[in-house]
Amino acid sequence: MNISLEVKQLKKNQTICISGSKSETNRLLLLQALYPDLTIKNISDSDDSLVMKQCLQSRSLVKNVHHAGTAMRFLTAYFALCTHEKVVLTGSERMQQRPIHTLVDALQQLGAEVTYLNQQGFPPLQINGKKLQGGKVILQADISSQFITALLLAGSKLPDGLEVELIGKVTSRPYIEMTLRLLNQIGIEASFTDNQINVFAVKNTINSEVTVESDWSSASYFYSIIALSPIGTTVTLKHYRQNSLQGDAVVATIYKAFGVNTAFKNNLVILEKVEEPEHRELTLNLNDTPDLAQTISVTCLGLNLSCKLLGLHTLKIKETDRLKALYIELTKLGGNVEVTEDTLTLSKHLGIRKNISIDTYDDHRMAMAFAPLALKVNLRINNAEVVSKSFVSFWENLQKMGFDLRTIK
Ligand SMILES: O=C(O)C1=C[C@@H](OP(=O)(O)O)[C@@H](O)[C@H](O)C1
Ligand SMILES: C=C(OP(=O)(O)O)C(=O)O
Repeated sequence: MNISLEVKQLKKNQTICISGSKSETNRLLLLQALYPDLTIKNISDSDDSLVMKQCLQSRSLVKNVHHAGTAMRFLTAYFALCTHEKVVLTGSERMQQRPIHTLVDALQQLGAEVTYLNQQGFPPLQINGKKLQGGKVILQADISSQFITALLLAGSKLPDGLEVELIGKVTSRPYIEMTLRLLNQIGIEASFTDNQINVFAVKNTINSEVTVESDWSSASYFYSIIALSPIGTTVTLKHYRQNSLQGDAVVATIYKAFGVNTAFKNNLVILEKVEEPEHRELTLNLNDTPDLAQTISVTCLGLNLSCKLLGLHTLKIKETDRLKALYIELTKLGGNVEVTEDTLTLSKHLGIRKNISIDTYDDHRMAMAFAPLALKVNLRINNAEVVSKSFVSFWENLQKMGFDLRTIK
């Protein structure tokens, strides 16, 4: 479905309800498979969470996670370490290009039986589950934090627990911290000091109830909308906490530079455009929060602000090569963009081009990050349905804000 987007009259004080965090949900679904007395509330309705649930519940010998990176990585460790099942774990064409050898090597260090069915180092995988003892693993921490989370979630079920030694600069660290905090919340002991993480074997029954906070990565698109709106525009987002487990909650601090103020009231977060941003180059390191890179670069284009985004080396192994995709689409719109292996630089432009068709490359965040730009120019988004990977009601919510959406050929 290709759509055109236009905003004639923005609704200035809407309330939006965003579904539960997909990162929290997918961790908790895996923990629930290990500890069935765990109750989860405000679960994400995203495709990635749905597929996670289906793969855990189905008796099929071939499990297909489609585009869900978390499901691919978390389930690899789960089937390898916590079951006696023999399964084939596969995913979309893109998933088969996203590396997984770091996690497979770590599992093999523990004695797991995981082999590659196609290209070495990539899904699909043949996993012959074995109940193992646990112990110590060493792995590279600068490729994807999901490998580490996968080991920590499954590690809690091993009789000897798990010690993980991290090599290199840790990427997406807040996602590891989220995992540890969730383990702690449900009564599993774990610690993280320097480059060593320990998860201790569970001795008691786990019988907790956890309420998932709404998704902060999804909230980032409303930050962008408010940043691109006139002073005085507000939006209220439901089911958020000031003390979040999600690293992307830092969007509230980052968007102060774009004139967006954030207020917390009970479980609501209220965003308000309070001033126009100062015109100075913004430098941000997004090594901890890679999923914000697309949102922030489009906001900067919309406000005609220069920015230098650092720490982006993991973007090329996400749903698409996001650095390449951003370069192509921002340039199409008239942006002055430069990208390297791990940075994106945007300089001031002479105007944003109208009626450009944005390609989304099977990447939900390409569609959602570019959509707010319709506040500045009419634009088109190709394959707009990709958003359901993480945010099923995204377009509905944009319509609620006053965005005029039309399906085009
Ligand atoms: O653990 C998680 O839930 C996630 C970790 C991050 O991935 P990397 O660790 O691969 O950067 C993030 O980009 C992804 O959307 C979700
Ligand atoms: C990178 C993402 O997801 P995953 O790696 O889980 O596919 C994302 O949601 O932006």
